[in-house]
Amino acid sequence: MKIAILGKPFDDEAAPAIQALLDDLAARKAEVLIGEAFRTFLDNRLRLPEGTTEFRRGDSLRGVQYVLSIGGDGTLLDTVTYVGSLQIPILGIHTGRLGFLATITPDRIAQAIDALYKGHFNIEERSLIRVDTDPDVFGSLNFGLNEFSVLKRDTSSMIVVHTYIDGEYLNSYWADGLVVATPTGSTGYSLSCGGPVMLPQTNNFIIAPVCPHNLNVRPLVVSDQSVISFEIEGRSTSYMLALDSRSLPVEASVQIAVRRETFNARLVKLNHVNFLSTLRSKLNWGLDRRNPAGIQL
Ligand SMILES: NC(=O)c1ccc[n+]([C@@H]2O[C@H](COP(=O)([O-])OP(=O)(O)OC[C@H]3O[C@@H](n4cnc5c(N)ncnc54)[C@H](O)[C@@H]3O)[C@@H](O)[C@H]2O)c1
Ligand SMILES: Nc1ncnc2c1ncn2[C@@H]1O[C@H](COP(=O)(O)OP(=O)(O)OP(=O)(O)O)[C@@H](O)[C@H]1O
Repeated sequence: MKIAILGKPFDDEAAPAIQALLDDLAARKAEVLIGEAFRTFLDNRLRLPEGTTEFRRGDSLRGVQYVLSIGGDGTLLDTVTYVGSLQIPILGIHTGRLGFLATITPDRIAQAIDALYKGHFNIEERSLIRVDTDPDVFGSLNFGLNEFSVLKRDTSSMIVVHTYIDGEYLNSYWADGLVVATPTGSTGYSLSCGGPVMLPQTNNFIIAPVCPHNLNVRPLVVSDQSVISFEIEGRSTSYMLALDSRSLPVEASVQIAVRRETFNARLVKLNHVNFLSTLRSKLNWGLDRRNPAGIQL
């Protein structure tokens, strides 16, 4: 089996579990490819499977059956950009802090790899958001798993985001910015803006203003079949556009439209974890002490 690994540096505590993973892959005679920066981190720290090769951004991952993402949610968001339209299933291993998207903890790695080899898992299709801009801003990496956002950049003044749905005028948001989130992103930035949590398969976007200076303005749920377009205005001439963890400055004259990407991200889902259990354990919904003992996080 051909397996690619992307990752962020991890601390000493996680090292034995990652070594056990690499040994397991070696014993199974997997063909292992490791992202350049992570390989540099691993070299001289851990023993790699014989014949391990390295890949860089832009190298094709065609033929790879699974991608392991080792780090936190930020690493998983980055991994999605490496996989792109190939839609290779991604298994998120969590050596970080929250791990909302990357759900496999180090003590469950061996079980997860065994499940991969036996086919004992489900694939969760997660929609992506795509942004098209004129002039071009994000190049070929113009899609994200969580959200697209427009944000003020270098003044304390608000910005005005004139927003249209399928060409029809929606509103002009006077705010610090505006977020358009996928169902996956509904538990990220959008949640901090008062947006609702959406289950992964709900085929919608959330349009959520960041600190709107109009108390009547609320986050709005829109079909992901719609095209949402924007014009930006404000005292500054320069703003920030962001897709997940990536952000770039733009001039106010930029034309922006977002829509659902034609391909999805595919996350490997093992039996013991699902979106609902993650809400209870990672967003602490399950910590209500009034719940009867025995109800599981
Ligand atoms: N005020 C905010 O809440 C705020 C501000 C900026 C970015 N973000 C989120 O951070 C994401 C980028 O992640 P990063 O790790 O590169 O940045 P980061 O280092 O700023 O960390 C953001 C935190 O959000 C968590 N997170 C990311 N995606 C999530 C999701 N879908 N559901 C629940 N939690 C999630 C991460 O685990 C991390 O703890 C963005 O896509 C955005 O959703 C949130
Ligand atoms: N050089 C480093 N050495 C040790 N740990 C690191 C280093 N760089 C990143 N990390 C840790 O790796 C983890 C994963 O980073 P990542 O950006 O993927 O996570 P995150 O988006 O903060 O999500 P989460 O909150 O789920 O960890 C983080 O906890 C971060 O502290």
